[in-house]
This record gives sequence, structure tokens and C-alpha cells, in this order.
Amino acid sequence: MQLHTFDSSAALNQQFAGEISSRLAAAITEKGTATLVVSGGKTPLPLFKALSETDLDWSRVTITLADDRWLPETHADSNEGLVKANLLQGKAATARFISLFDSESPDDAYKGAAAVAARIAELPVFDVLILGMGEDGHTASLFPCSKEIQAGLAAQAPVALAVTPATAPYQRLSLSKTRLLNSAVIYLHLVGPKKLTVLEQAMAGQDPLQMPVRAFLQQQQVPVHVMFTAN
Ligand SMILES: O=C(O)[C@H](O)[C@@H](O)[C@H](O)[C@H](O)COP(=O)(O)O
Repeated sequence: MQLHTFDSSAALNQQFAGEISSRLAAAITEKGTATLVVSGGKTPLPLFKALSETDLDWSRVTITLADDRWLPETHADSNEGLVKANLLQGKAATARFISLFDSESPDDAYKGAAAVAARIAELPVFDVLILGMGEDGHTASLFPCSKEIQAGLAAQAPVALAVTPATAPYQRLSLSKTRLLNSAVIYLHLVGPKKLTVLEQAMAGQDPLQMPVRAFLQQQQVPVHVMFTAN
């Protein structure tokens, strides 16, 4: 794990958006297309804006989420709604978006999970994965408090699974650890001093069931860059 610390959110987002677009551009040159996986929450909003202003052949980029709340995109807490309103705008408006919601089973993530998993299974290795982290050490919707946490972290997990966190609202759809690790590079995007404390706790212990972000920080398979600013 490499920790990159910035003086401000503006400096972080400028550097980060540049790195992401260079990696996506290199993937397009090599393969013709690129895949970017983002997270929801409050942290990435200014990054999404910076990316939406970045020159890139976005029509060749597929974007999806590491997790979403099982809600229609019109709901204020839908990550899909957030991504569409903030990232799939401006220069990035032509990117293709893959939803983690299934409108055929609007009230039950457990019924809809297979349909979403089938969509995700079509995707190649993710060129760039951006994760966030909660103060309980969750990442994506791999929550330590959920009864699905063992399944989500299992080596043989499906690509995506339905999850009910005990400490956060809504049923969720999360990509599994195994699918998330099928990425060329992982960025963990952290803003604020509390997140640094949680990162230190995560690095100081071993058990991913207690802090699922450890499954990403403490592995050797994929390079992980932590992009951190205190303010
Ligand atoms: O849907 C979500 O909420 C996320 O994907 C989640 O894993 C998020 O990244 C962390 O909870 C951090 O959230 P904040 O950025 O709001 O602190």
C-alpha cells in the first residue's frame, strides 16, 4: 500500500483526476475500451466534477459502481443518481454506465442480485477501481456488521451480492472482494483526519471480518494507492 498525502482536496483531486484519465487513456490505446469503477458517498463528489471536465474519449469508457443502495436512481441516496448527476456530465456525458439496480425487483436486492451479477460478469478486468472507506472499516458495501460479510469476502463469492448492513440504511448491492480485486489498480480515496485514524487501525490489525477494508489494504495481488487529504 502506498499512501499519498495532499495539502488540500483541490490538489488531491487535480492529481487524482489526471492519474485516472491517463490510466483510462492507456487502456483505450491498448484495448479500445476502458472500465472505471467508482464508489458513492460524499468523498468523491469533487473528483467526479474534475473527471467530468477532463479530456478523454469517454465514449469508450464503461463506468459502474463498487456498490449501491437498492434504490431507483431518482432517490436522493442512490449512488447511481449521484454518479449520473456529477460524473456522467460535461465531457464524460458519453460514457456508458452499468447500473447495480434491477427495476424488475425494486423492493428486494436479494431477488435482483443475480440480474446485476450477470451484467458485471460481462465486464473485463477493471482498469481503475476507486474505493471509499467508512469509519467502521467498511468499503464498497462490505460492512463488518452484515450477515453477508463472510460471503462477500470469500474467495469463491459471486461477482455481486445483496447485503443488509445493520448500521446503515437500505439493502445494498455490493461487488464481492474477489471481483473488486480483479482490477489493474485500486485507489482508496480518503478525506478528513478521522479517515486517517481508521486507516491506521486497519493497518494495525489483521482480521478483515472486523474491518473489511483490510482485505484490500493487506493483499499483494493488486497495487493499492491511498489518496488522502486531511481537509
Ligand atoms: O455507497 C457508499 O456509501 C459507498 O460506496 C461507501 O463504501 C463509501 O465509500 C463509504 O461509506 C465512505 O463514505 P463517505 O465518502 O460519505 O465518507
